[in-house]
Amino acid sequence: MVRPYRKVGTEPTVVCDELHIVYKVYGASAGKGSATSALGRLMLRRRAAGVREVHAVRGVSFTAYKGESIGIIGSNGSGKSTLLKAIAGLLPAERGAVFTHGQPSLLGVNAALMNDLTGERNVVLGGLAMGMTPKEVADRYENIVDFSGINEKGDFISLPMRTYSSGMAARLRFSIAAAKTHDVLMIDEALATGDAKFQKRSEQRIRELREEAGTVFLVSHNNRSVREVCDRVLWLEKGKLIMDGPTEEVLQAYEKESGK
Ligand SMILES: Nc1ncnc2c1ncn2[C@@H]1O[C@H](COP(=O)(O)OP(=O)(O)OP(=O)(O)O)[C@@H](O)[C@H]1O
Repeated sequence: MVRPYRKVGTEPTVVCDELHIVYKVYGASAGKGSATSALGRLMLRRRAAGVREVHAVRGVSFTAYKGESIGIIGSNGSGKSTLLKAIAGLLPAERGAVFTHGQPSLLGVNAALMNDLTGERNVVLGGLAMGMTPKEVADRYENIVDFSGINEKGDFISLPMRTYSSGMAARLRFSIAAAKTHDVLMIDEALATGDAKFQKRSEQRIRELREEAGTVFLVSHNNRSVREVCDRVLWLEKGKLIMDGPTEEVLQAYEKESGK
């Protein structure tokens, strides 16, 4: 039984109520798509084979408040990224619901930037896509590029993004997203691909964003980053919320369980 963790007197930004997310995977069973097997199914009046369901989030409930920075931890496949996508409104709930205050922004390692466009164009388009005015983008451009450190080793910002290493691309994505104040900012492992110096810088920026804005969610396997940035942690396993509470308390229980 998860003890509800509640801060009294602050404004809620995200409410997750008994949320269930189920993926439907079509054509999952190899060899079941042949005409012979389809005919066999028709004769026996069975449902189409090859649709598999993955119940990724199972009855998760919590309330996030303004000013909180919440880590989401758990082993591989425990449902962390799925939960973030559901909060961002990118996945429909099978049962239960998510309510959010303001527009949640999901900053993932796979956040969509255009690979064939230069870093420079992506900064501009990314800024506009987040709702900045052209003037705001122009004013913040230098800061975004400096923060990303893309140009530290030469003029990379004028090259297409496909020429960037995965770490460089992740840094640029983070820098663009971090240039704006968000109601609810969700970060999926963005820090994992940056080097140590960039990690420190982004941890600092996340703390500032939390103070300026609403709520920050951080999915991470890096317990050190979670300790640096988060004041509260949700621990998921097999889609269920195992624990929800202050960072140190939850991480200690997690480390004991996972032997990390
Ligand atoms: N697009 C998808 N279609 C079907 N199943 C999926 C899809 N994405 C994730 N899953 C499944 O949902 C479950 C939860 O996955 P999810 O990516 O949310 O886990 P995670 O905790 O973020 O994992 P990791 O730490 O490895 O990134 C896993 O069983 C995974 O196989």
